[in-house]
Amino acid sequence: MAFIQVENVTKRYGKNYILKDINLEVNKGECAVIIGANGCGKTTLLSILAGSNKASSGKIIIDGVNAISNSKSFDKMIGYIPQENPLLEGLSVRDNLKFWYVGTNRNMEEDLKSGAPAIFGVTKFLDKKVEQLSGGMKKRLSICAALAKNPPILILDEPGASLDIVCKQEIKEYIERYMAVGGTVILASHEDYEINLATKMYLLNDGVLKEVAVGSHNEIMRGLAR
Ligand SMILES: Nc1ncnc2c1ncn2[C@@H]1O[C@H](COP(=O)(O)OP(=O)(O)OP(=O)(O)O)[C@@H](O)[C@H]1O
Repeated sequence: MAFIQVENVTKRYGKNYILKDINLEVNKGECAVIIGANGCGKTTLLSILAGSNKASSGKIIIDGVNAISNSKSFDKMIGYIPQENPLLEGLSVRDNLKFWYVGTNRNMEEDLKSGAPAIFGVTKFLDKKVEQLSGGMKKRLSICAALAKNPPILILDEPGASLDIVCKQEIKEYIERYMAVGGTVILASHEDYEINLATKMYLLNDGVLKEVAVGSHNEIMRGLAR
């Protein structure tokens, strides 16, 4: 069995099926990239895989445990970086980090010296309030928040959207290093530089997920646009 095994996941709002019998397998050290047109259901799928949205039916088995019936698995195993930042806007960066480090076995002060907050440059604005940060700074902090518990799986929803090239590159390099030490990644993206991280690729179209060849995304998306 794969490290992450998704079986027949569906999602419907009323009679409207957004996701139909989704099957997906991802192993340690792999990066599964999900491509598809705007509105095809990528965010819905990732939020379900991260445990922040409920499937209508199906199984999500993570390291042998069905996370849908053991929701603590999602918390323990997954760092989720949604499109909209999950930060507490009125609090400082330091207090936001403290919030995310509570209950983890990580030492925040150590990470401020050499962990993700140091790597992503978040330590330069620890005393600023989140509401005073730029979009890029908030994204960096959101990533550090998701990484606070040192999760074995990262789920990222278009992480580089609207960021500058330096920040995009930093995120890409971090993901590469994370995969190299066995981290597992599921990523939705429209951007080549992120899609190129894929070790496997899936197309979501009309609620149906299909595995496609790595590197075939431009051709596929041109086909969908016709
Ligand atoms: N709470 C909801 N109630 C009803 N429909 C919803 C709800 N959330 C999402 N949808 C619908 O589900 C579909 C998929 O939306 P989703 O945000 O998952 O797409 P996406 O592929 O991530 O889009 P994009 O690439 O633009 O980010 C859309 O038609 C959307 O209107």
